Amino acid sequence: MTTPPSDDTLLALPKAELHLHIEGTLEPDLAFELAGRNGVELPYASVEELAAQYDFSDLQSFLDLYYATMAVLRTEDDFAELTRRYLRTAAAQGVRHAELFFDPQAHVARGVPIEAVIDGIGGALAEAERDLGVSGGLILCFLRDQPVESADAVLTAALTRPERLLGVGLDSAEVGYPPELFAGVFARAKDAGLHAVAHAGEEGPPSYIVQALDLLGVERVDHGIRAAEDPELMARLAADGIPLTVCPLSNVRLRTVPDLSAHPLLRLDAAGVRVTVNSDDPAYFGGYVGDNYLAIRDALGVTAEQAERFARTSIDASFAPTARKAELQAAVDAWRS
Ligand SMILES: Nc1ncnc2[nH]cnc12
Ligand SMILES: [Zn+2]
Repeated sequence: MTTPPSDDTLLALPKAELHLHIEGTLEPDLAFELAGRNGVELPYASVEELAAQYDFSDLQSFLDLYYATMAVLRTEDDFAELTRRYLRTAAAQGVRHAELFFDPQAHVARGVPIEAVIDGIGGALAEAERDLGVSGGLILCFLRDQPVESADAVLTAALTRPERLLGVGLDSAEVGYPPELFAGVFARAKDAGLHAVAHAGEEGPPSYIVQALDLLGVERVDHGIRAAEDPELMARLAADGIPLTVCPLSNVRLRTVPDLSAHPLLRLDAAGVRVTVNSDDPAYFGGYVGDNYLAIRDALGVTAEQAERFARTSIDASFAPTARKAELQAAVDAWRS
């Protein structure tokens, strides 16, 4: 019997976060602060009343609150402050590289210029690189429940600010919005030199994972946990080395798994699938990435060796330059000894 790794050991483990919606890091206290500053009315009387809404029945029930609350984000400074706070917390939990999803269509629809969104988040990333030693970039997510023309328009706008843009992704309500709808806009993003990822197999069927691979050409699958229902698909993911960005606490809160002890993470890992551990929307789901590592240790008995493998995979599966990946793997070597 090996002793379980301590909290400090897991939090200190150098890791990359590859599945994090920056809007999902909006904690209730900052939401109220920004609402006051920007004259936006939240339909809740207090921080406590807002936090009391965080009891979700499925993905859509979460998304309704997520989009409503992000309405407080209006200025470049708001996005910078949000990102600064996330990166500080993440750094304290061992994150050394972070690839941040953002949902520009939701902000542009409220009249926020995409430049304010990208420059705010990008500015905070540049600061974190300098002050915290955390590298990173942005992944523009298309909202799959919005028309594809809107995705096309936001890609065109974002390509005027390509500096910190690593890639494109696909998120929001999954069932009924298969990846195939977005093949054209993904092809255009890849032609522009961007990486591609997509949420698939969170609530949607394993066939959406297959579509994301075959029709969007994704390099990583976000969530992807429903691959565990399909042995042939697991074998394909393992053979092709396709990483999954798994978010254990999110899956419990959105009821895609009944509880953490039933989570397929270790079944996927045992089938040879490259899994990484991430937080998704930590302000809403009860924990940042380090908290996810602690939770899978407690519920699934994840060992130090397994945690190290997940962290190494997160670094290797990131879109960081090769030299940066080597630096981060060396940091894991140092953690180990
Ligand atoms: N878990 C999730 N799934 C799909 N879209 C999202 N947007 C923010 N979080 C999401
Ligand atoms: Zn997500």
